[in-house]
Amino acid sequence: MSARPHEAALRAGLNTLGLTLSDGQVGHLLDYMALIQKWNKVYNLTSVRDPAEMLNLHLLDSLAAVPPLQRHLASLGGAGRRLLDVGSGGGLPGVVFAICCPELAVSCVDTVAKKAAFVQQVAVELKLPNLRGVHARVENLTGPFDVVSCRAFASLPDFVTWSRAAMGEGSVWLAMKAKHPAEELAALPADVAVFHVEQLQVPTLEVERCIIWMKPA
Ligand SMILES: C[S@@+](CC[C@H](N)C(=O)[O-])C[C@H]1O[C@@H](n2cnc3c(N)ncnc32)[C@H](O)[C@@H]1O
Repeated sequence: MSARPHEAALRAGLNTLGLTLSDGQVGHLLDYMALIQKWNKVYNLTSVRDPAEMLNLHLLDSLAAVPPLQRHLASLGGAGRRLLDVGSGGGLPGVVFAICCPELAVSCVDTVAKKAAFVQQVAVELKLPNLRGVHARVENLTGPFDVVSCRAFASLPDFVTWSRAAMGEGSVWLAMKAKHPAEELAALPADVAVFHVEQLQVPTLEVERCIIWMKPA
């Protein structure tokens, strides 16, 4: 069978990340990228239009957070874990997490109805029973979710304050940031503890990326 467009670049990126996915999961990632491209004009999901850029800036960038997420989930043990992706937009990184972690129930919340509807449509078209799009303000959601994630969403203090009601015992926040956010870290509420700042290496991108792991103190 011949490879699909961008499949070789995606597989090379996965290899660099040390991420082993089934052919079905690789296919889902490519299908997801195709759906973003197909619906971008209607849903205004991202300003990135070029497929190669989309692969690097969105897909591989989100995939870089998957091994750390998988390690965290493994440390929790047990099944039935839940993740809330806040301000998910077109589903980044939530949809990528749902594809790569089929045992994880992923809810992608966004205030914009058409973005939440798009994620819901991805769940139906890719037959992902562990994914759903939620149209709401995160401030109005309650949990508990085991992991509350965000990427390109808000400052760290706003993120943890607005999503506080989604947290439960043992829950953690996973905030993807471009570079070390020193000022935002200093402005965190006193009852939030940063327990790990994890550097990420995104294949093909010469940029700084990190995950700020936090929990209620
Ligand atoms: C810059 S986009 C980032 C989208 C996606 N996470 C990504 O990395 O491409 C931020 C998103 O947050 C959503 N948003 C803003 N305030 C929100 C809130 N209070 N609750 C839920 N979503 C919100 C916006 O509608 C927008 O889609």
